[in-house]
Amino acid sequence: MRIGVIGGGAWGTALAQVAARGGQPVTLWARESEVVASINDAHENAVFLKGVALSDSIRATGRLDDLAGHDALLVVAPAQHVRSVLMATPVGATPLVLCAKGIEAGTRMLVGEVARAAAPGAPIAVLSGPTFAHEVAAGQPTAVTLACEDADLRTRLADRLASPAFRPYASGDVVGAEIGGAVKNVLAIACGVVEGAGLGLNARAALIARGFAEMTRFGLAKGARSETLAGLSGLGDLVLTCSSTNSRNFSLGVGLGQGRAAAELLADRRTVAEGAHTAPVLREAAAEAGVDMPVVAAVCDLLEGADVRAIVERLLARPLRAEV
Ligand SMILES: NC(=O)C1=CN([C@@H]2O[C@H](COP(=O)(O)OP(=O)(O)OC[C@H]3O[C@@H](n4cnc5c(N)ncnc54)[C@H](O)[C@@H]3O)[C@@H](O)[C@H]2O)C=CC1
Ligand SMILES: O=C(CO)COP(=O)(O)O
Repeated sequence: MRIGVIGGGAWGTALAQVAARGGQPVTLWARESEVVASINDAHENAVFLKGVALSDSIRATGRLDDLAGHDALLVVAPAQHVRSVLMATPVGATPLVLCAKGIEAGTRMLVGEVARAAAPGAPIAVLSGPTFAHEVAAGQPTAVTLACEDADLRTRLADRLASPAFRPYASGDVVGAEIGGAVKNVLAIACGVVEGAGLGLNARAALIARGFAEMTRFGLAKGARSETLAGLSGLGDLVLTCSSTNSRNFSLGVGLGQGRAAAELLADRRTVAEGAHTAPVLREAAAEAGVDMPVVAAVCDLLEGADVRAIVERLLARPLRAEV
């Protein structure tokens, strides 16, 4: 199965490395010419994944047309750019493995819905889970959810990408896998705020648990299965991203918790903190679905410049209620 990768950020590069194990050829499309040059000339992505020696069998290109004729395409552009990139890619009936985590602003569509609209002939799979790109690229043990409604395609993709250190767990719940990844980024910002504001480890654990309750309410309302939300792509990724400054979302939250403005924290960065884009559209989607998501609403307010103490007081003043 010849693999192409759309997106030369940290995660696209790490996944290209996964797909290239054993010397299998992989084509990676990157938007930045310096990324293409760095990968082809020095076998390193010095812009987005510095310090990792990449396989010689990864060939980078700046032309989306070079992705024609592959057997599967891993879609690893940031969620807000998936539509425009897929519209410009010769996808046809090539299976798409969606690896971005987010919800499209304006349309409130999950990435899977965006992909179906932009590439109507392509079968869809979702790869998601607790996966810091640096660790995956370094070959450290990692497990992911690989969700696809077509069991045969799911098995072929899992067999192609699996190695002892990279274990895909099969699922038929595409929506569930997507929702976990999209929502956890927003919750990771909230946990970062707790860290930045010095509110303590009890508060962070409470936020992870109550945030997971929000993820579950929203996911069930959108047709996800609770087992998926409690699995690698939901709870697993939530725990990872809510506990480390290796997470861009958590780090953004730390800055907000220290009283810095979102605009200042997001200015000039080349890497993506998906939660900042997902939060406002998730708040809209939750309202549309009639789902209460107070932590998500708090993150939106903080991104819009609300005072941290006032937001914490508001959350703590909510009426006492049953846990379930
Ligand atoms: N970095 C990680 O550890 C992981 C990232 N992800 C997800 O993968 C997706 C991509 O993230 P990363 O690879 O980390 O990106 P990154 O933060 O390393 O790099 C930014 C990426 O955004 C792209 N970009 C910027 N403007 C663009 C535009 N107008 N059109 C198309 N692309 C544009 C850049 O070319 C670059 O590939 C995100 O949805 C992220 O949540 C998922 C799992 C792990
Ligand atoms: O999705 C990720 C880990 O699974 C990466 O998290 P950040 O985007 O917050 O760095």
